[in-house]
Amino acid sequence: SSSLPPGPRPIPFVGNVLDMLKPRGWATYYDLAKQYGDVIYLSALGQPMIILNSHTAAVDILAKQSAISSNRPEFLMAGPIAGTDRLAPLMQYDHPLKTMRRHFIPFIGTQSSTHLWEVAEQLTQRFIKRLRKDVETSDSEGFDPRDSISWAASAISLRLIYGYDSAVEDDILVHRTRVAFDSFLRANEPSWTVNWIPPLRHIPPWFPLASFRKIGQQGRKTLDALAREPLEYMKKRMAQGTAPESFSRKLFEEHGASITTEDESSVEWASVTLHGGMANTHGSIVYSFFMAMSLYPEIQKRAQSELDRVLHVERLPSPLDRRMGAFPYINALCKELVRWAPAVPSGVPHVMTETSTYRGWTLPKGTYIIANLWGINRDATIYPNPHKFRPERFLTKAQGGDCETEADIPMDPSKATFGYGRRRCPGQYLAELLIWISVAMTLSVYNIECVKGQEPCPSEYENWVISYPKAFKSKITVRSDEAEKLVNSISNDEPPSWMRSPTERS
Ligand code: HEM
Repeated sequence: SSSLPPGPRPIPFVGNVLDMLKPRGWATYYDLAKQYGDVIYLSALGQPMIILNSHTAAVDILAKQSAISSNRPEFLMAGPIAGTDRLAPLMQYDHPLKTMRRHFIPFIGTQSSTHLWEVAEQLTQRFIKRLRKDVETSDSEGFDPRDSISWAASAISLRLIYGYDSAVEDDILVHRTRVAFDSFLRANEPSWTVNWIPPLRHIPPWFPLASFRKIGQQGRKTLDALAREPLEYMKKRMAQGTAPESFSRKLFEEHGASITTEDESSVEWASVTLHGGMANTHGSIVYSFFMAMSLYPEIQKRAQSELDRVLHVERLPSPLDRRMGAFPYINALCKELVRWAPAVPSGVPHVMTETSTYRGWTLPKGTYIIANLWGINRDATIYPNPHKFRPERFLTKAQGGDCETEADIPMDPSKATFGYGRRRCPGQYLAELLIWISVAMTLSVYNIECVKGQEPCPSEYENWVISYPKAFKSKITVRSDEAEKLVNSISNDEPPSWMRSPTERS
């Protein structure tokens, strides 16, 4: 109908399903926006979808109309079949989700949580040390840093959420996190035929299109195990009186000894939600950071000279340096990373629970609302030359950047990258802390270069909800003898005081 937002002409029956399923949907939407404007209507097999390609439209619909735009679409494969709808990002905006989000806030929802600092700092140091081993064993062909990055992301998260101390090599829970994550991503691809043709759900297992059943069941099993096992570990230590502080211990304590099975299940899913949310996004953005540094050597140099001026390669940077504002260029680099490589490029879809209107168009009830976070971050009216990685766009001329005055500094990209409205990411402050410490520590001791002839391509990302650069290798070297000394001085086994259980502390 003419009152719907503009969009490409649907192909009869299949609608725009073909556009939807193209790789890197976010880039497709970005191109469509040039043709049709910032609010685009698509339909896939009769399912209406609206894509928002500007910050203004996303705020207007997802924040200002959040009373009716905060639910999630239900996909058969991700939900009833693979069971990922027990995690917060896929839950409906009802009482259980609101309770979960309330639990998250005191733990990760403030900027001043210094207990997070210590863990972030110590485990990032271990990441730096683990990378040293990769450097040692790699040849002139370089190596793919993804394993070490995934290790760090999981290890930080397992510690904060469960008080679990991951082994540097072959840790079973780190391994389980990766396997469960892979099947989560797979189950959450919208392109499963069963999502679009629901009666397929009932076909027998031997039928050619029935592979979704096996894959979904396998996914459910790995997710259940990941939800259960680290919590069992925490409970056992709690019973022994040796559980270090953690998110899950805190929730258990709040419930007290008379915790019901229902409450226990909600602790289990709140915990694994945070674990998954943290482990996967942090891994993505740090991997993108390695890519950006190998593609932009002059930016890397500038960041390193800022670090050296203050630290003189005598110590590693710490969250306190961040608090003190010691490194404006590193801050700008982190902002640019959050803009250039948003880990959840097409956001998590919302759905309209009532029919509404916007700029005179109808937004029908049941329409999926997709905020193209990647596209909003590449809005050339806010960020000129948007595909270029350029921290200088967030600095004034006096700081060696592009802007005449502070007032000219463009919108902080975290406003888009962490989503909109009532479902906005509750992990933003923790995420920003982890990004900063990883960036600052890595650059203070390592040089990152491309492997000649194998330069990573910044537009090549896996087409998943949480997206990763396609696998690439980097040539990573220790910057100097002083840097080498710093890396060698990192201890692998000393737990931070915060991690010691009350009995161990006394
Ligand atoms: C760079 C890192 C991260 C990025 C880019 C990111 C991005 C996002 C986005 C776009 C959403 C969906 C918002 C919406 O629906 O409009 C989201 C939801 C969520 N994120 Fe993050 N996130 C990051 C890190 C984290 C961390 C570290 C945690 C946990 C410690 C976390 C936990 C969550 C949770 C629980 C939700 C679901 C909220 C809900 O559906 O109500 N995220 N995130």
